[in-house]
Amino acid sequence: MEFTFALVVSSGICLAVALFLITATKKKNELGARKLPPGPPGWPIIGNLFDLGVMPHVSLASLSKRYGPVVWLRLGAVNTMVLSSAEAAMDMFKNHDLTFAGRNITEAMRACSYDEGSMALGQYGPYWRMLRRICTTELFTNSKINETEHLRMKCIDNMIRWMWDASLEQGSIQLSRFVSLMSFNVISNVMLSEDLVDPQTKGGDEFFTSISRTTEWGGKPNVADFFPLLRWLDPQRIKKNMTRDVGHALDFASAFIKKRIIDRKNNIRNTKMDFLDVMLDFQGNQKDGEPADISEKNITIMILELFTASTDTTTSTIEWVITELLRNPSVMRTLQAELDQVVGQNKRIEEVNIGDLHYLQAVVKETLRLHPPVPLLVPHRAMEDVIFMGYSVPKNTQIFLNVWAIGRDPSCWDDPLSFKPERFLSSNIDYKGHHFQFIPFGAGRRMCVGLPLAHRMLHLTLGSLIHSFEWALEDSIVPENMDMRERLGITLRKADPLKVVLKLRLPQENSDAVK
Ligand code: HEM
Repeated sequence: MEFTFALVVSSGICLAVALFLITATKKKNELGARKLPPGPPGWPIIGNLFDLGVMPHVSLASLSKRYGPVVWLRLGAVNTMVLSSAEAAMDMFKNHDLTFAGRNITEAMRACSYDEGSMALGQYGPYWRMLRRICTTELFTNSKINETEHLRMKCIDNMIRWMWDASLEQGSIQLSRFVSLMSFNVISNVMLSEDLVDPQTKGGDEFFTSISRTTEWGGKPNVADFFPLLRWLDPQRIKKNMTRDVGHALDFASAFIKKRIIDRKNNIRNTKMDFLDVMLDFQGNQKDGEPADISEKNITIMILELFTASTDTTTSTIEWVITELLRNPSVMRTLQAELDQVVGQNKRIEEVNIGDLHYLQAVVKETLRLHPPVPLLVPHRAMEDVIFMGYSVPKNTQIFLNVWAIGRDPSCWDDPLSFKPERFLSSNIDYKGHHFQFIPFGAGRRMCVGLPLAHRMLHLTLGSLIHSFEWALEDSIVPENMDMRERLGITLRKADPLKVVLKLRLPQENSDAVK
């Protein structure tokens, strides 16, 4: 009896091992037998680095016209796959989302071990899942976001007042400066219950500047990322500068955390829990590698991360919306008419109005289609060898998904280069990650976690700006010759910052903020 049992168990084990070996060999053969995606030939050592050009999203879009929607590049030592069609995006997110959920970490992001506490750069695993869960269950739920509407309104009112004061003083103003201060304050209110910056005082200005600098360094192409042997040399001094600026920003944010910890010990608490309270109270379940809590340093990194992830993206989108509206005066008029009708001429827009502002929603979508702030998404990484669309893709391949190219693809969009918000009025396409021809926030597991907040901020800010002001360009500029060049750093910004001349649109009740 015992012998029979042993025989059955050992045969079972042998069968399982044999099956495993057969499957593993088959997979290996499949991977070995199939080829890499097509791509331009590379130079020795540097590979295809020159193919990236100054505007990688544009150069890669041209390469995809020549080689197809899946292109293979060797960037120094980094294998890279570029996807440039809605079908390729769908395959990636529907069939390989987990495999491609890794991140490629750049040298700049290793400064001060930033990457180890970061969610955007964190590798897929228990720590990342925990951060993501806190964000989706504690910070970016509809009810939590509703609770902070008054903070967004306050920050937007301040912005409108600052803009008006500055335009009375200077004539024309640089829009992006005011929008980035506003979005910085929205995040500081949600996270730390404080305004950190205003155009006059120095207070949080150094923090704001350090964070802006970190995004500059983070967006610079760095040869050390392509040649690991050069890492210790840091030839462009990017990591050195990044270490200085991230270090400064971390010190600043850390002072808030220390003060809050002392206040809580002395039983001084906010009436409403902000994000810092949530992080300090958080207790992990310690299952599957999840830690018991989040260290003080990692809370600080998370705070910096939400500032960086939101400020530039929101500012870039709003600057491009206003740019497109100034180039397309009839769209501006239709939008103003919608706001007058839905919100009322003498009333302030509130978030409850957003659902009824269909044309405003279409304008935002059309802008994100043509000017996605993160045109190649945050680069993903294949966590294992995989067969993708018939090609063999080795583990650790970096993935660029060119959402900029997909947004301009004539096989997805009629007259793709024209700004026509109307195209979204008669369609149900949105940016929630299900329509792969339009994914400015990404899709799948690594999709933008701040989307629900970004949606509110974009519509409330734009609605308020357009309802409050009449907009014009500086005297020397006409819509036809506006400079539409782009500049790619961490986000895709307008190369020549937009300057505008303002007039109050509704000088009476609606100008509460301006008084
Ligand atoms: C116009 C506004 C915004 C746009 C277009 C945008 C877009 C994106 C994109 C494309 C990604 C990468 C997705 C991927 O790699 O597949 C991303 C990631 C992320 N975004 Fe946003 N974002 C915006 C606003 C915000 C805001 C307001 C926040 C938070 C306050 C935020 C927080 C994040 C974070 C933390 C990640 C990393 C997610 C992860 O790796 O798990 N974003 N965003």
